[in-house]
Amino acid sequence: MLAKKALQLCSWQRTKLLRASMIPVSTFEFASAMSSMEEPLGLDKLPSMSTIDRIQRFSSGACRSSGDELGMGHCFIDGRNCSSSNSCEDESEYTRDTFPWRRHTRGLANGESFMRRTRSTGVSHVANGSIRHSRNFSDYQNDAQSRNKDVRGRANKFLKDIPAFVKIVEVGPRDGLQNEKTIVPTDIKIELIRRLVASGLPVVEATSFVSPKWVPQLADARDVMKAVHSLEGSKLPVLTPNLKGFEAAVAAGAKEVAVFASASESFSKSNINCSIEESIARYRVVTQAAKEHSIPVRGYVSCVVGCPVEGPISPAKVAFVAKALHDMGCYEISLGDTIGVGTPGNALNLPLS
Ligand SMILES: CC(C)(COP(=O)([O-])OP(=O)([O-])OC[C@H]1O[C@@H](n2cnc3c(N)ncnc32)[C@H](O)[C@@H]1OP(=O)([O-])[O-])[C@@H](O)C(=O)NCCC(=O)NCCSC(=O)C[C@@](C)(O)CC(=O)[O-]
Repeated sequence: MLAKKALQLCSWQRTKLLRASMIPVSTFEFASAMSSMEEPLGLDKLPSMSTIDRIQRFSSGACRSSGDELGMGHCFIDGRNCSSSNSCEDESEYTRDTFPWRRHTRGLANGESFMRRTRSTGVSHVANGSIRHSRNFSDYQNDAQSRNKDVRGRANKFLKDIPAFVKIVEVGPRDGLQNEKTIVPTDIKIELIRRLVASGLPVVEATSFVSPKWVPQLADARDVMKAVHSLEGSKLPVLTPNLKGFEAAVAAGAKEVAVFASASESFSKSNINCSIEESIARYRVVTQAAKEHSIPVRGYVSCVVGCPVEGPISPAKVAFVAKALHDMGCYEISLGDTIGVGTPGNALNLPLS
């Protein structure tokens, strides 16, 4: 049953096209699943909207929130209704035509009205993907315009301090493959890592030294690491959930590790079978051992905006966990919008806290 739970959680990780990071804790990087009304950050610089559509079809990260303010509970992806666990089911009632706003992002970013009415259903679509039944059009417009103005005001203030660079941490061989129904053969994983390194990525997270009962997809962590640890050009950190994992990682040649906590109590229990406090105590042991081996440790905080079980997560909880990880010696904290509900609007409070 635990294994089932873990696998369920793994599927949440697919939502993570988007991630916020503090590097180090004082600097904030953020790229998130923006609602179209909140996309001031150069959408025009993306390759093309058709490319994005293609990516979204294969990732539950494409799920856009609907319903409540944070978008917890339900989201929609290309005609499929996704539950809070982000498992998407076919839902023929919703078709591609139902969500025309997705294809109008550019225009909307240029100040076009973001209200749209579908021909097929007669419901209005707010640009962030919420679906509400029609009421007075100008009411919506006024509400939305003042909300939009407020978000833009806060975003502009924040953008003045935006960092001059973005660090990419490629997590495909670990986060991507941990979800695969069919276990990818070890030599294919090794080749994937080789190619990612050859592509010039500065950091490629190679695998996880987690329990094979929880994540059988990565049961070959030792063999993978042994094969790639001496590749040059990229850092190759691995996830270590406890001292056992850390020791196995070091024995296999890992030169950097990552610990992963959560800002949501429920997520922590489901993902690593312990409370937030227990995980922090566990990671203290790992970071202490890492210090003794002069091994750098990254720290992850999951669910920094929302949790599928608990709903919205307060920035204070995120700050508490991030500070604990930083204090124990993590040189970098990654703030993960694990289920893909972040927008500039709801993420702005994170750097403040
Ligand atoms: C943390 C545990 C191990 C606790 O799992 P547990 O069952 O509570 O552990 P335990 O200490 O009771 O031990 C149970 C068994 O597991 C073994 N064991 C114990 N530790 C290890 C280890 N390191 N490597 C190999 N085996 C291990 C241990 O030896 C024992 O074996 P047995 O005696 O039954 O044969 C488990 O819950 C686990 O492995 N969880 C990891 C789940 C996971 O990988 N989830 C996805 C990670 S991605 C993520 O969290 C988010 C992130 C990072 O991507 C950021 C974001 O997107 O938000």
